[in-house]
Amino acid sequence: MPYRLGSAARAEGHRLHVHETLGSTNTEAMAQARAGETGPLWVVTHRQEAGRGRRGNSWASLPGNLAASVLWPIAGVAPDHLAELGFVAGLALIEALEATCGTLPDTGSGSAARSLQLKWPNDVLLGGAKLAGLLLEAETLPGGRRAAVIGFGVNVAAAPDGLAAMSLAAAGYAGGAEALLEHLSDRMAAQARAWDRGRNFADLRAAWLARAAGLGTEIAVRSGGHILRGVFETIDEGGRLVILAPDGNRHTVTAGEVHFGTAATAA
Ligand SMILES: O=C(O)CCCC[C@@H]1SC[C@@H]2NC(=O)N[C@@H]21
Repeated sequence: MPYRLGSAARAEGHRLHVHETLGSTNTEAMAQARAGETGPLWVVTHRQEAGRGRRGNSWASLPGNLAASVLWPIAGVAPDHLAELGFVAGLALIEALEATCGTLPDTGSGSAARSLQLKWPNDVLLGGAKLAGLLLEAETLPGGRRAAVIGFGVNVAAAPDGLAAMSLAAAGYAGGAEALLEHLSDRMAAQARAWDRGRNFADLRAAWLARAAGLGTEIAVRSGGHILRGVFETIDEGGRLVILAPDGNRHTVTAGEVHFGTAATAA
């Protein structure tokens, strides 16, 4: 089955470039922006050879997994609302996963849909293990125009060995990544419309919190060389993680890596 976009995305003017092999779909989408593209433009590859993750990590895209990026138009988005696009994308992805795999066997905590959760800032977990990661990158282009690219890496067919990772196939999904892209492009169009360039993050925040992993539990967050421990209270109106420390102080975290549980070392 070839990759294609969903009908709602196509109706809203989204376009798709499909490659056999690329280094990184995020890099290619940003290159398209530098060449004058404004988006929404989806870039997908069957084989990604130099996938990038957050915090400078590499991302292994095994055969059959989804490696896709979208160049998203951000004209009219105030710079302090840009990070919200990651939450738009996370919600779109979890909804797309539910639409694609709604019939997955129960993985232990109720329906498959319920065992899909969002991990701050924007990973997707399945049964508590990492199923997908998102990489949001923004750049000011020559001439002053800003561009944003969101990359989606989803373990559809296989998860890398040795990591606490999960694949859709291991959970019983027998389909391909193509169906997921169709749903994802449609859900991204719908969630972005609801977000309204940051004018309506409140609804999105509520929807995100309803699916948040570890809310109200002990976590450790590694951020800027520090480790913060406490209870994951909420995300604030800017999408920052709010943690209540044992001394009663509240901390907000803009970027970091979350580990769950009281024994979390965040090492
Ligand atoms: O969890 C993370 O660290 C984010 C991983 C993001 C990986 C995707 S795969 C498609 C896109 N292209 C990249 O080079 N990275 C993202």
